[in-house]
Amino acid sequence: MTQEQLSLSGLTRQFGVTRAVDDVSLDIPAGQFVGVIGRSGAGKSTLLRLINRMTEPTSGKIHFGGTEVSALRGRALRQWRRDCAMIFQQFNLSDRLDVLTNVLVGRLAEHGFVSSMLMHFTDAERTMAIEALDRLSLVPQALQRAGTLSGGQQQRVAIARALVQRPRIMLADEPIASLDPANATLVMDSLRRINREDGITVLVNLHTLDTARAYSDRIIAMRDGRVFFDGKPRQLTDDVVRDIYGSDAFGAFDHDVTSTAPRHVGVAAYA
Ligand SMILES: Nc1ncnc2c1ncn2[C@@H]1O[C@H](COP(=O)(O)OP(=O)(O)OP(=O)(O)O)[C@@H](O)[C@H]1O
Repeated sequence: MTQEQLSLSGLTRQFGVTRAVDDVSLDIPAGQFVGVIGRSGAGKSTLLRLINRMTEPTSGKIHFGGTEVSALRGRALRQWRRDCAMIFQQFNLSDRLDVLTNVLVGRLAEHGFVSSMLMHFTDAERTMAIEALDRLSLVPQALQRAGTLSGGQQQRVAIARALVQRPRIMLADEPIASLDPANATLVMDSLRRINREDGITVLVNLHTLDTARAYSDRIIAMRDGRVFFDGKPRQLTDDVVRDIYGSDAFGAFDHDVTSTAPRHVGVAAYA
């Protein structure tokens, strides 16, 4: 095992009789860009939430390098959550705070209770936040209220906030599902650039197959909580796609939002 490999072994999460994630075993090397696809309810969100320990596994283990993540408690668990930045579909920004402060919120986990309450940040942290905004081309908006930005800009603020956490893994749960095509492309390009430049492992849940194909080193398709396909985008044949999405196939291609993503001819035939 390489030092920073993420490994899931027999990972299972049951809700009542539903096995949302069912005996999933995966090795994800450091720096990989992984697209997770599958129809609604396949277990994609639960898988990401298990990895950052927002959801507890019913059974199975998670390792990162030499650490058993699934056994972490207390301070070590909080550190792990810092190591795994999470990006959500709905951005989760404070609309009334300015963009810079929203980014600085990514540093709060490093602060004690009082300095968190007072939102006191050091000059070094402000510099870090401006640098993160610069990477997302958002410096001109730094002092604007987050709520006044477009959805795509807000999602890039959320990525900047994740960056200042200095994460080792980025988990993105449907990050472009609410965005128009141009903004979706900017957000996916940003995730990809950070992945390449910083070597941060990225796992991103996507509804749109062509986006997954265009950006991912590896695609994992889930079906009924299990890994149904695991391979390179070019290995994802039309027959596999049909099996993944079943009668939901139309839904998978309805809202392909990344305008620059090359359309796959076979898949376009379904749409
Ligand atoms: N907290 C919960 N309590 C009960 N059942 C849950 C809970 N979270 C998820 N489930 C169930 O687990 C299964 C997998 O859900 P999950 O949200 O992980 O799927 P998904 O692939 O992310 O779907 P979507 O694309 O619609 O978000 C579903 O049947 C869902 O209803």
